[in-house]
Amino acid sequence: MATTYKIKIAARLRPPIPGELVDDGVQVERRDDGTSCVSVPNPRDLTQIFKFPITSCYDPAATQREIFENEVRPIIDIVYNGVTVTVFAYGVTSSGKTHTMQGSKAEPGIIPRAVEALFHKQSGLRRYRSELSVSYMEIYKDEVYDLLVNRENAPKLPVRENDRGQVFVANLTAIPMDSVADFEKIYSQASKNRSVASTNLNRASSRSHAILTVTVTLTDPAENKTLSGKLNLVDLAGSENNKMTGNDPSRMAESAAINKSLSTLGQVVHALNKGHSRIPYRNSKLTRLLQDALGGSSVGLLICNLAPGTKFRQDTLNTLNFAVHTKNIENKPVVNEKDNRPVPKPHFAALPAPPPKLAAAMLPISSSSSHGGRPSLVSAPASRPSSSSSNVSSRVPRPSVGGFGTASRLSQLMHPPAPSAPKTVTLTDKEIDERIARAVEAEVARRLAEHANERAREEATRREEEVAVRLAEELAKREAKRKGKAPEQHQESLPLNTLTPLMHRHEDANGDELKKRLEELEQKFEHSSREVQMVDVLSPVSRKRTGRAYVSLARSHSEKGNLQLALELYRKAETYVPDNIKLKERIIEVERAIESGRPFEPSPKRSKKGKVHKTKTSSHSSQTSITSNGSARPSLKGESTHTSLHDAYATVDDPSTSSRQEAAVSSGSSSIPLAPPSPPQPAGSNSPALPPSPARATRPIPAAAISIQYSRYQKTTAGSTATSASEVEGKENVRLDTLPDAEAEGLLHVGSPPKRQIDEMQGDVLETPPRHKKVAKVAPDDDEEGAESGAWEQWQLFEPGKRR
Ligand SMILES: Nc1ncnc2c1ncn2[C@@H]1O[C@H](COP(=O)(O)OP(=O)(O)OP(=O)(O)O)[C@@H](O)[C@H]1O
Repeated sequence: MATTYKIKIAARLRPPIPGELVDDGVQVERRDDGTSCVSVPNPRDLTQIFKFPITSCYDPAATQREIFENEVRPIIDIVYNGVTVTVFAYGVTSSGKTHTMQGSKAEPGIIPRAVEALFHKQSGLRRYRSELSVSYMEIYKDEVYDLLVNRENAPKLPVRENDRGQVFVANLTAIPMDSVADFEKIYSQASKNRSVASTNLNRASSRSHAILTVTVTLTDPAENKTLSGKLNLVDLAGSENNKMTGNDPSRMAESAAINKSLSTLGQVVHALNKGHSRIPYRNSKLTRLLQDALGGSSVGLLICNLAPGTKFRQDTLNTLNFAVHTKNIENKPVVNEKDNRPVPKPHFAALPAPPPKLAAAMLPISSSSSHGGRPSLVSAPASRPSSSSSNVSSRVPRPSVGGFGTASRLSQLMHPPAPSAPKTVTLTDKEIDERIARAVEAEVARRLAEHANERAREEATRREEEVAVRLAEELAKREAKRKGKAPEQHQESLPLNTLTPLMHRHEDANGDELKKRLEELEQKFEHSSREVQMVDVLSPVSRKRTGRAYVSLARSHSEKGNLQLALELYRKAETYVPDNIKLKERIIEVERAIESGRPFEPSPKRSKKGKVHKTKTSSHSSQTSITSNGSARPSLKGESTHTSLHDAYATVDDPSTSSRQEAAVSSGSSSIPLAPPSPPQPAGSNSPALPPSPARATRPIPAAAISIQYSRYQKTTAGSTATSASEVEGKENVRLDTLPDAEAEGLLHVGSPPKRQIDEMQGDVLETPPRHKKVAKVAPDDDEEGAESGAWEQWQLFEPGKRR
């Protein structure tokens, strides 16, 4: 936290000047406790006395020396610590401001005494090389003029602000001084350039605000650092009452400008006292240039000059009110230090080096680089941008001013101050904020970089996973393709997403490594317990189809008499449908046949209690089909009417003959082919019964087989296995996409019933999206046929837009 420094207030009551009415309207009171105050009668009630307690009050007897020694000299040392000090005199016209600041030869004021003190201080310096320079300007009618140049040649100087917020007067002359004598010559001539006019109240009334700046530049050769302190000595123009001053029109304009600037000064003080966020510094050149002294980074001293007498009573009250408000203003003085050593540009995130020793040893108050705090009152040569620390080198020579012995040393500053690379001694709030901001920036940059790397890693991982997914999908497609073409050559690939967890464990692998790894795993997968693993990854439907394919293959080999191979194929089929009891019986039968060396004759199927339904048989030669709802219907002409028991089983066992699609009833010698049991029709449905497939109704099937078929059909339609009757019935005509996934798993989309029927007869199960809706897929039952057919499919004609 930077140390704050309140503006010091002093009040000086001048003695009556010749011809002035003497009264006791304004009094300075000194108390025994050392405090003092200024008492002023209330102009509206003279019995009422206003008392303004001010620490430093000087009565008319106070001397110039006394005021300087008490108020100014103590802060001269601060200037040598690289701090800006501003002393300004404020008061009504003819109150003695100029007398206090400038004085006379007999009674030199603060300015000459201060400069003399500065030189005196300089002479005592041993360690540092020091330089003093002076600049002098006036603000006349709100324009800035250089008082160190010929008045006729003096242009209006612009007030500017550099990138560090420092206000300066461009092109203001700064003249180096080697001695008090140099200053006296410069100052005496410059004072002649100041606008002065005679008024009723003051023979030599200042018509402008004058600001004299002495810049002290200290260079430490050992450290190669520069301190730049300034002493701003401001003689303000006095507020004027035009009635009292008797100003003519030209003076009136001056007076208006003076009063306006002083009014702005009062507004600035008021805003500072109220803590306003916006201080109207820019409303006048005066306040803009005093910005550093009012709430800025300089040490301030305000000397309130008071004129005695009743006629100045109101002005005195105004001045004292201004003083009371100003004394509450807090400045935050900073040390203006410049490190001249060439240093590598630090990383923006790096914090500045520790405070240098130079000013820290000299100044107890807080300090700052030239970056911090308010800018100096006027442009300071020492703070000018330069590769050199010398003020002289930064100046541009100006034409000599007539009458000055130091004319050859006149120069003009042509360039505004620019950033240097100062080092701080201690930290101001602003510097702390800046450092925090830099640290935050660095941290944000670090985190952004970290996040970017993380995103890159995530993106790489995501791409690898996509590759893995695509590979897995491709493998799954190939697997499905192989299955569809040649079940006996079934080569299982890794199913989709099987390797995804592996990919997470190999996030660092690149695409090629990933692919290679996948292929290795695929090979490994294919060559070790392939079927067992496939069972784990295939869906129930796929398992049944695969099992059915093996059964079909086994069947063909058993018919050829190759029982050993048939047995192996049946066992493979069992892998996929391990719960199929019929298949287990078939395996036992084949094993026994192999062991006995007898030809294989499959045992007839058993009817299951409660599942065998009496099939309707025709006692005559007419052919009857069992419809999906169990009713008989006439069979189609041309269907086969004879088959053996073995053939009947063959029809049942062999998926190629699609036992789902037909069953034949044979009774005695007569064999009545049956149409395949049609899927059950929903109650009230007008859907036609499925026509039998002529191609499939070529094999006669014994009655026992019919019973089995029909019982399976009944079981399917009754939902006696995995899907309950109520579930199946309750889901009729329910849109698939409205069902939960688990339930949807048991439903298949099918084509329109007739085409579906025909396609199934041809052994081609449709997987295409339906125009009509769903079929309840029933889980495999204990029948061997469940492995073949994947169970009966129950279809329902779904009319779009018609929902239950
Ligand atoms: N302390 C003092 N002792 C003796 N004479 C003084 C003192 N103060 C002021 N005076 C005299 O009073 C007159 C007016 O003083 P001065 O010019 O300094 O007033 P000012 O405030 O600067 O007026 P303005 O604002 O018009 O310039 C001068 O003649 C000055 O010599």
